[in-house]
Amino acid sequence: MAGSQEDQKFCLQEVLDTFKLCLSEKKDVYLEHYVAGWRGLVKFLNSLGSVFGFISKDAVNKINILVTYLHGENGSQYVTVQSMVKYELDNELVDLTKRGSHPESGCRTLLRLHRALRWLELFLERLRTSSEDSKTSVMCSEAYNESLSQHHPWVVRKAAGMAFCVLPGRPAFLEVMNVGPPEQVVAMLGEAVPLISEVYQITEELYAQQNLLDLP
Ligand SMILES: CCCCCCCC/C=C\CCCCCCCC(=O)N[C@@H](COP(=O)(O)O)[C@H](O)/C=C/CCCCCCCCCCCCC
Repeated sequence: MAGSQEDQKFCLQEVLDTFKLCLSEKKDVYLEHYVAGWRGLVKFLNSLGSVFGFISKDAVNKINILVTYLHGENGSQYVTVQSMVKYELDNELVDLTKRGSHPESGCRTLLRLHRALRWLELFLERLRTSSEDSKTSVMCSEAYNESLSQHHPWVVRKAAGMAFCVLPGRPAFLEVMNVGPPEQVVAMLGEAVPLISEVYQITEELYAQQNLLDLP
C-alpha cells in the first residue's frame, strides 16, 4: 500500500539496515542506500510535527536532486559517492568557488547532507549515553552547534533553535523509534552510531582530498 501510514512509520532498525548497506567491500559509499537512509530519517522528522517541516522540506529537496541523478541518463556514474565525485569533477560539473552554472551538482548537494550526518552522529551518541531525564532539545542543539550550525546563516540557526525546543522528552523520543524498551533502543544506537560515523569519515576524507569541503 504505497503512501499508507504504515509506509510512513519510522523504524530505527530499517535505517540501521540501510546504513549497513551503504558501504561496499572496498568502502565506497553507495548513493542509493545513502539517500534511502536519509529518507528513513525524514520519516522520523515528519512524525515530530509540522514545526520541523522546513527542515524536512530541505532534506527531501536534496534527496530528490540526488535521486534524479541516480535515475538519470548518467545514473551509472552516480552509483557511489566516489564515482559521482570523479565524474562531476572530470566533466567540470561542480561550481567550485561560487555558484554558477551548476548550482545543484551532486557534490554540493551531498555535502549538505554529509554535514547533517555529522550532526546526526553527535546527536545519537548523546541520546545513547544520556540519562532518562536528559533533555533532547539540549542534546540536539549541542550537536547542532558543534556541526551544522557553522554552515547556516543566523536566520536558519534561529529557526532551528526554536524547533529544537518542541522536541519530545527522551522517553517519548525513544518510543517513536519503534524498537522496543529503552535498553533495546540504546543497544541499537550502539550499533548505528559507529556505522554512521564510518560513512561520515569516508566521505569526509574523500571531500577533503578533493578540496570539496567548502563548496558554495
Ligand atoms: C535515529 C533517529 C533519531 C534522529 C532522527 C533525526 C531525523 C533527522 C532527519 C533529517 C535531518 C534533516 C537534515 C537537514 C539537512 C540540512 C541540509 C542543510 O544544511 N541545508 C541548508 C543549506 O542548504 P543550501 O541553502 O546550501 O542548499 C539549508 O539552508 C537548511 C535549511 C533547513 C534548516 C536545517 C536545520 C537542520 C537542523 C538539524 C536537524 C534537526 C532535526 C531535529 C530532529 C531530532
